[in-house]
Amino acid sequence: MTAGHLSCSGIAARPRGATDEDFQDDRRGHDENDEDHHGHRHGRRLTLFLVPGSLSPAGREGRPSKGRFHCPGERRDRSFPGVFDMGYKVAVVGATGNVGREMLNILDEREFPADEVFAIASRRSHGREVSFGDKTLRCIDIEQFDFSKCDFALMSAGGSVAKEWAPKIAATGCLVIDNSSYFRTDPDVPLIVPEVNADAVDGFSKKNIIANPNCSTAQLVVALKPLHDHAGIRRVVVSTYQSVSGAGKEAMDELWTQTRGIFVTDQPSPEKFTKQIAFNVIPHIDVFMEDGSTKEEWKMMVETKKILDPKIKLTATCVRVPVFVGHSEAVNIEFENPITADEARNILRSSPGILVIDKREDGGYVTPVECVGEYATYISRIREDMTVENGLAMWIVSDNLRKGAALNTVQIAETVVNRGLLKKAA
Ligand SMILES: NC(=O)C1=CN([C@@H]2O[C@H](COP(=O)(O)OP(=O)(O)OC[C@H]3O[C@@H](n4cnc5c(N)ncnc54)[C@H](OP(=O)(O)O)[C@@H]3O)[C@@H](O)[C@H]2O)C=CC1
Ligand SMILES: N[C@@H](CC(=O)OP(=O)(O)O)C(=O)O
Repeated sequence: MTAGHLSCSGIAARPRGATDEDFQDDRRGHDENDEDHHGHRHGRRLTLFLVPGSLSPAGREGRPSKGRFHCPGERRDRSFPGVFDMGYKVAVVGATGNVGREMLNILDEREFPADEVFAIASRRSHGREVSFGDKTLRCIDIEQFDFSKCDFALMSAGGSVAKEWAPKIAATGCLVIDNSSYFRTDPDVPLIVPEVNADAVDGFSKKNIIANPNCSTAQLVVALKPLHDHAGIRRVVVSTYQSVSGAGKEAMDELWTQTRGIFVTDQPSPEKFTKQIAFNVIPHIDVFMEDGSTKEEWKMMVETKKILDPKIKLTATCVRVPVFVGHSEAVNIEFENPITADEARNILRSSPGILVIDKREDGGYVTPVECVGEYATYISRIREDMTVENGLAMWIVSDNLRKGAALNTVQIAETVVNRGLLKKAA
């Protein structure tokens, strides 16, 4: 078994100490028919608030999941027959990778209105099989594929592939939604987290490209947005605890191999990471910048400004930890105006894409293994930070391959469809 297998089969368990009542507590104050946030009613009311306008009622519940955050067995409720009959053609570029495989899973789970899905990768993977729901797709070499027959290209093949291929694909009329950092700061390319700045999607027509943010940025801005709307954020200090899945499938294999090797006293030999990752932490993600920060830290700052508000000051320390899937963040926020922990908790509970699990007792918070395979951004440990005026501290966790990357990308495509912004390919 390789570590790569783990990304699809993570354990999703309820945090210790969290009960059915806790989840119902999290819903308190909501009308189940709340139209703004699409609360969806079912047996145990374990409801996620996803993006207004998201297509799939199943998606609004969060992923139909073996995990106990969601009611098992609920899957489809085709309340939008018109939309589901539309039949878009979708190419997933990087379909053999960590993010690409999750994109295929999420397109299937959310019943994205696609009548054809193509798995695209490099020449190395031509003919290789990947799963798409209960079907199998054969990968096609990017060089051999005609993108003009597609409506969407969901790309997660890295910056150099995006640099070369995104403009070529976009020129065929196929809308590119790219996961790499290459286009994120381009003023002619919208950078979208649908819960936060869905309206900015309208600007994609300049280049026919939309950028998906860094995974650590995505989960952070989902949490910051409703608090910023309420009290105005002045400054954010964030320390991340990022899983190895963010660095690709080979990085997951490296953690697995090193962990196993250490038990038989093999000397760890770092390849993907600069130092031993098993039983260690590494304060270095992406390349170093001139000022001593890393590019991951810089991306969190510039992307938060572009998505949410250029006036927000943000400083980050990004750390790789020996976790397979799930990024965590310890966040301190300074506001313009007063806001209490209770107010923040209530605001976050009623905000799209967020689940608050915040019992002030042993285990009454979320850890990365519990969010694997889930759609939500989880928030715990909400408390006042007395060292500054109007300060809060909190803990934010999500499945980075899902919310930060694959789910966000599919939600962007859904937003484009819902707004009628796309002409279908012939
Ligand atoms: N926005 C976000 O939150 C995140 C974004 N990312 C971005 O997504 C990219 C992919 O990440 P991840 O899935 O973890 O990486 P992986 O290493 O797991 O997968 C890389 C994928 O890219 C494909 N690929 C590589 N070179 C080419 C090429 N020349 N032409 C076509 N396809 C190619 C690979 O195909 P093959 O198997 O054939 O080599 C594989 O499918 C990252 O580089 C990063 O830019 C990643 C994580 C989170
Ligand atoms: N940087 C993330 C993955 C990612 O989003 O990368 P990029 O910003 O280069 O697309 C991680 O390593 O965990």
